[in-house]
Amino acid sequence: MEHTQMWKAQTLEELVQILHHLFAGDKVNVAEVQALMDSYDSNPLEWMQYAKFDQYRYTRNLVDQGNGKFNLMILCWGEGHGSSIHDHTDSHCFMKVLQGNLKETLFEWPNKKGIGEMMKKSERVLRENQCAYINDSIGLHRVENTSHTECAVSLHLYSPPFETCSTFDQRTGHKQKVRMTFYSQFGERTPCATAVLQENN
Ligand SMILES: N[C@@H](CS(=O)O)C(=O)O
Ligand SMILES: [Fe+2]
Repeated sequence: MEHTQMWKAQTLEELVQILHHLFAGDKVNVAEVQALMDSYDSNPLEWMQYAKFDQYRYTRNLVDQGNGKFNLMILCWGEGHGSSIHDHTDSHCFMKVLQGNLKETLFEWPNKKGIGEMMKKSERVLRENQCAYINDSIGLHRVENTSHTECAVSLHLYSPPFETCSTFDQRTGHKQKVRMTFYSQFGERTPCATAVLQENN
């Protein structure tokens, strides 16, 4: 059995430092990373420099490139914003709510031919400071800020990092490959030339 040490991250900066340590080797201890991300008490003063919202859809804002081992990013969800049903390109995905609530709906992978309504497995509401985990063997998901009055902010870690994923049409199960880019990187808005090409899911 893997030894799981209990870490407590006092600040976002400390969280990033400990993450670098945990991802230094080749193996990822999922329980350990999840517990660490859980342990950080969200402090808006520490992450507001990365929290950039768009009027029309959720944004992805790069915080740290984890020495090539992971990408850590802050996602900003305006009222009613949500993602399509998508996979995570064979990576680990940790997702911690920093502000507000997010609804996560899990789906089964569509059958091979990808025809017909997709099967919903479960749904839950992730609350402030909660950290969830998903990978492709668990299934697909969609994340939504269902509030019409409050925005939401979440912290996502993907390891290894990836730039494309597949999205799925709920009614038909049809799959589409999409490129994902960053609305901002290290607190700076991504220049418009690349931002035009931006497609998150
Ligand atoms: N995996 C999605 C966000 S979420 O809906 O989990 C992304 O990286 O854009
Ligand atoms: Fe996701």
